[in-house]
Amino acid sequence: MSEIVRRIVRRWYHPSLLRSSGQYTWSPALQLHTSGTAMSVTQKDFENAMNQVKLLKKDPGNEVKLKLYALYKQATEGPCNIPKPGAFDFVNKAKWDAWNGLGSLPKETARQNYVDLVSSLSGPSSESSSQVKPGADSKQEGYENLLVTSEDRITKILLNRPTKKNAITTQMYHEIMLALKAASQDDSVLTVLTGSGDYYCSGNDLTNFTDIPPGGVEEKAKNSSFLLRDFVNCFIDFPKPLVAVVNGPAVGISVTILGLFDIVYASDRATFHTPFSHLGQSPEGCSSYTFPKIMGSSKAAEMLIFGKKLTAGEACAQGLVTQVFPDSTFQKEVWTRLKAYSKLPPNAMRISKEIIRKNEKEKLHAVNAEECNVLLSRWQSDECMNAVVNFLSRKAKL
Ligand SMILES: CCCCC/C=C/C(=O)SCCNC(=O)CCNC(=O)[C@H](O)C(C)(C)COP(=O)(O)OP(=O)(O)OC[C@H]1O[C@@H](n2cnc3c(N)ncnc32)[C@H](O)[C@@H]1OP(=O)(O)O
Repeated sequence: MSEIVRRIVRRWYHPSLLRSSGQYTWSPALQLHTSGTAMSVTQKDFENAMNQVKLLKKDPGNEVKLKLYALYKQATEGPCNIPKPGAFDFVNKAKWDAWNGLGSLPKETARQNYVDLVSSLSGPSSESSSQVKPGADSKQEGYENLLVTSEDRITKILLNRPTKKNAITTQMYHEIMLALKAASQDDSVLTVLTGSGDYYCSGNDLTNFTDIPPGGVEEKAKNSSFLLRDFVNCFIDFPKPLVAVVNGPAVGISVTILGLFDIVYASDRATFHTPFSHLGQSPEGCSSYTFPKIMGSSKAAEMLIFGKKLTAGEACAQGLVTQVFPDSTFQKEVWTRLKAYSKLPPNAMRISKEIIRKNEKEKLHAVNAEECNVLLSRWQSDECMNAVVNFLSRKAKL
């Protein structure tokens, strides 16, 4: 977050502004009692979470405050429904961006995400811990754009960059690898990857391509190729059952690695898009091997060569997705199911996964290495550079 936004949010947090009761004023606790819109079973949790926010000992930081604000508005009022403030109305613009960034995220999901976020902020030593239900999330520190929590023997890795549709930055690749390594060694039995906000993930952050090292584009491409190889290897080698909870649209690498997961649950809002040719790139995440195997070569070609976007239903029919759930009950149904699975004997699950995957591992590593090698030259091609420039100059979107 830029210094200007930091200053803005600091000012915006000043108590005198809270009293000014403008439309954008940050005051979730006050608004709770007047809104009355969140009536589902999670209303109580939602109220508790808002109380916990008031009791936080440590300032959670401006970025988190913006996320809390946006989730609160989305949970109580739905998608952003107010005009975009002018460019110089910095305070309201920052808040509008955060809220608007949640897109059409359903109220129920926003409520759930709000509760999750607050719960992750309220460590066991916080004053509010007495209000946290037993077994509530314990947050793992050290991640900037992930929220990693453990509860009910499930480690959840939440991509937490909703205003950028959870696009994966270079730092996030490293953070995800670290989180997977930690999850492989902790006492959880299942690991879940999911997204915050209205998207699951919009794939590789295209601004990664703008950070060119002294060795130029070639060095950049080499570094990216190594990074990608290591990243995908972590998924190939992950020893515990790995579940993707695809809460919204998925793009690029977030789709291709799904072939390396054990279960993929999707909201009916989710879509699956691998526009590699549009981007002058080529498949990764072992999808050049797993997709034809999962769905047959012609369906795989439609996705990987022609960039056909699949609905959740189509992805399920083609075997990429395990089951689709209505968005309104997605979180509830999926987490109930996963909690039940997490009670199964962990060693049996681990060994079953090992025996299912074992014969493929060597092949997957070879495919991964080859895909990264092909991308090494793709990333230096004019086709790829033009596609990135077009996106960055806002000439092209998917
Ligand atoms: C080193 C490893 C390399 C691995 C190789 C991986 C390959 C891939 O993953 S290829 C796929 C790359 N992804 C894309 O091409 C998606 C690009 N994004 C879009 O086309 C659109 O943003 C969208 C369709 C995903 C969403 O459109 P919309 O709902 O209209 O929302 P906005 O475009 O306004 O997005 C909000 C905000 O987020 C930024 N953003 C979204 N996706 C990305 C991204 N992939 N990279 C960088 N930034 C992204 C977008 O720019 C907006 O930012 P602001 O303008 O600052 O608000």
